[in-house]
Amino acid sequence: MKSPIMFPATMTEMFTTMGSTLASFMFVWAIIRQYCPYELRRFFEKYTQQITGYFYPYIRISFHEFAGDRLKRSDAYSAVEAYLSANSSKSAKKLKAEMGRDSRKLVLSMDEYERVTDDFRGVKVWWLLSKSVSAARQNSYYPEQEKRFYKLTFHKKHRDIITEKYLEHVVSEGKEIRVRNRQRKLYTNSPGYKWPSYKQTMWSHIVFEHPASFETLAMDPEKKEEIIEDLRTFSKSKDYYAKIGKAWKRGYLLYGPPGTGKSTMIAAMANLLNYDIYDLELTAVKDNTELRKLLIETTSKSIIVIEDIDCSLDLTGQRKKKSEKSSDDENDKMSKEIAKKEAKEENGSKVTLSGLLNFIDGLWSACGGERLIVFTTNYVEKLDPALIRRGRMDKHIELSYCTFEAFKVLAKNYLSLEMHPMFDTIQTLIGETKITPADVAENLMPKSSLDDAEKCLSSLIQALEEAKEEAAKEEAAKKEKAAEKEKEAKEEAAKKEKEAKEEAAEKEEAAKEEAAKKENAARKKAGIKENGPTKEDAFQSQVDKETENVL
Ligand SMILES: Nc1ncnc2c1ncn2[C@@H]1O[C@H](COP(=O)(O)OP(=O)(O)OP(=O)(O)O)[C@@H](O)[C@H]1O
Ligand SMILES: [Mg+2]
Repeated sequence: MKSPIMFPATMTEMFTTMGSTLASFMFVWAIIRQYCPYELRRFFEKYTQQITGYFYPYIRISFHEFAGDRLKRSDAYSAVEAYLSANSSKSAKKLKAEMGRDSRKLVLSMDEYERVTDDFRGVKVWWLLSKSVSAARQNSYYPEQEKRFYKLTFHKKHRDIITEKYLEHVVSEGKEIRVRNRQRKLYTNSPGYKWPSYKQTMWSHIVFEHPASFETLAMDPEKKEEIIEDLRTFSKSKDYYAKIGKAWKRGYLLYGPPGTGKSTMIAAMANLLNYDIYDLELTAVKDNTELRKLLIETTSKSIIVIEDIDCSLDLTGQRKKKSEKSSDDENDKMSKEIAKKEAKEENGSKVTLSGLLNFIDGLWSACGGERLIVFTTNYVEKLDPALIRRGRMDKHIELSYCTFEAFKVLAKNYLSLEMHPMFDTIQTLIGETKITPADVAENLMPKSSLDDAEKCLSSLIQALEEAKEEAAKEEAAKKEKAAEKEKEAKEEAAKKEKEAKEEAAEKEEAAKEEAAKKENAARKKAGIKENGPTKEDAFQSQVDKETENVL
């Protein structure tokens, strides 16, 4: 019979034994973990995973920040990050704030080990941001590395829709968000320095921060709307361009007098479409090959700008060398030769018209895609027709002097005015004068904190009146000059007419004399034949003979 006191003793013993067995097992497991070869452990883990896979109905996809040995961040990871920061960070409870890679704004995204859900066409998926820590390598200088990755989990019955549709949606939307959030750049080709490195790009850049927009651009609303529509359509027409077999690019020619908003419009275009700007300084490009290299290095979603194209190149194919011409006048052989040599060198080392035509419309122009090429000029008539034909410069936009509609935009921008009694006077004056939007803008801008709208408008009216007066004076001077010229021309014509008349009269006189002489001679001849020489003739021939003898 078992004593009742025995039970607790046995229990105690049992627990003690169990405790020590467990401790021994843990100890042994720790030893095994430490000394068991990695391969063996991996083998067990693999099969455990396979077995659980039969019962676990979910699929997981990882997106690692750095795939393989590459130092570059994986594009897929960046796209997922951008997608989640915009879509799911609202639902995440643990967020982290970081400075955007290229921007100055704080970007919120889910923190590590945070899990968020997303819904796609009624299918629920889970995203988790996790990290794995790789141990520092032996004898390595590098500390242990953290490798972050996103893990997407979804039910296996949704495999098709997730792998085919959802992932495509995440990547394309993520890329778009990245483009939207990125800090745009203003590039220029820098001729000054050349690094020996093969990675050296031919463009240098700064952050593009021009605040111009189409709302603040003063021009006729209809024309503005048409341009905006044209640009938007272009940016969405990837498939269309592919369908019609054309490179996805569009050329714009902006022309008009100085200060009418050509450069401002380029900035507005970049801001509207979220494009970078490549401001190409043609005079700094060595030759056509360099021009091509520059083109290749531009990225898509960009505007390539060549400002004042008429000044960059003589687009008839030859360069102007006026200074050399003046030395020609001096008839100095040496300087002439030097000038010739220089001209030759310059022609040989710089971009030609055909190089430029190929740049815009040649085979290489298709690389990259989604690009606008914009030329600006003050003198459109100076340009070679081949350069601005449709296909190269598809849309020609004239930016001209300020109209009343354009003035209203500026008044709204600068003075926050939509209507004012002084507008009527301005409307009449603007219709009668040529004033650039730049001048209007300058007058509308308050010069001190005490300046109010009225003061600015009166300053504009004054400027308009002055411009009108100036124009009237110019017109009068022109007319005077024209009248003078006309008078001179008339005088010249009268003089010529008089001279011509005199000449004709002289000719007539000479002809008459000649005719009389001939008649006389003929008569004389006829007289001799009929009557023999007359007394006078005999006397005259006697005198002639005597004179001959004396001589
Ligand atoms: N249409 C406009 N709308 C708003 N602002 C304008 C407009 N035109 C000119 N301005 C103002 O005038 C200034 C000069 O304009 P901008 O540099 O765009 O002229 P431009 O046509 O490029 O002249 P240029 O031919 O000399 O290069 C800008 O700072 C801008 O503020
Ligand atoms: Mg300009």
